[in-house]
Amino acid sequence: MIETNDPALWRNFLPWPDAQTHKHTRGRLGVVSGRANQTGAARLAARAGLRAGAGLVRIFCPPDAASVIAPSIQAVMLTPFASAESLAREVEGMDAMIIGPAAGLDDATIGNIHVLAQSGAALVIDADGLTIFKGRAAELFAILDRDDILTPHEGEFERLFPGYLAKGRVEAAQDAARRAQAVVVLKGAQTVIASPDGRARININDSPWLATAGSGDVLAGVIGGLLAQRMDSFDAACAAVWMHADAANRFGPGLIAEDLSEILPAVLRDLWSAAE
Ligand SMILES: NC(=O)C1=CN([C@@H]2O[C@H](COP(=O)(O)OP(=O)(O)OC[C@H]3O[C@@H](n4cnc5c(N)ncnc54)[C@H](OP(=O)(O)O)[C@@H]3O)[C@@H](O)[C@H]2O)[C@@H](O)CC1
Ligand SMILES: Nc1ncnc2c1ncn2[C@@H]1O[C@H](COP(=O)(O)OP(=O)(O)O)[C@@H](O)[C@H]1O
Repeated sequence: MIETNDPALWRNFLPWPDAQTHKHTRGRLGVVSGRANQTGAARLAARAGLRAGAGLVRIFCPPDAASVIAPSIQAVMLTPFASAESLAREVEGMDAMIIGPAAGLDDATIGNIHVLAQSGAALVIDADGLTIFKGRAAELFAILDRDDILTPHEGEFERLFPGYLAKGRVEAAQDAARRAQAVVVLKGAQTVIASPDGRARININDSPWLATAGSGDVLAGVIGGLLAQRMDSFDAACAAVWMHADAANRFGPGLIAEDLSEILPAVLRDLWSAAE
């Protein structure tokens, strides 16, 4: 029997600031951007991470993207990097890193994932960060830690775990988490969250209004924001999936990805009021 994802399971583990908190202790989140014409996804994720409570969020971008991103951010910070080696130096001290949303399907993304896996930050790997390992998934699984999180939609899932979906989404996600030795979030109507230790939950508040470009980038950001605050990876993934869907349900018709981060404060406020 699989557990239903419900706030009662993780509400009391959500991270809240107190009088001793400052932005660095609250949690540092980094997001790797794609090149100049592919920066929107990283910006969506970064804003969502900040809204989810990361104290400090920084986008790391290829040099050609800096002049595109800089005018469109305020609280989010920006650091250009020219190579995987320079990314390795720049991400020192980050608690969590997101890579994949519009990262680019090229060797640079593979090299960047390798250095992030060595960085000590908990990773959220999404989109191109998953697709690029099609046919070479073992290479990715070998560098993941158990607190890292993969967030595939079904297309991306099939690229990394070919044939698994034939068993059904729940068993497929559980097998995938065991194979990857990382948390797997299999997105879609009724998102399944599975941990390498065998825990699994199915989400039932998913919203069809989420079928809009960039909503997955926002989910990666919410997960990253909670991870940066050192929430357990499986609980962070469960909480983020539920909160993301709740935000979409509150907004309803006309929702675009940009709206989600703006609704998140209301979602958080209700969870905060209900926390024991
Ligand atoms: N604002 C921005 O900057 C944004 C940038 N973005 C970035 O753009 C890049 C490319 O993104 P993408 O969406 O085109 O690539 P991908 O998802 O691989 O689709 C390729 C094929 O997979 C299939 N497919 C099967 N199941 C599927 C499913 N459940 N959901 C979706 N697709 C599914 C489907 O095939 P079909 O079903 O049509 O045969 C589809 O044609 C990537 O870097 C991403 O991060 C986006 O995040 C949007 C906002
Ligand atoms: N029909 C649907 N019902 C519920 N949730 C959906 C539906 N379609 C998409 N979603 C959700 O929307 C998000 C889409 O993510 P993704 O496919 O990665 O989009 P993008 O790459 O454009 O950001 C996921 O959280 C997924 O669970």
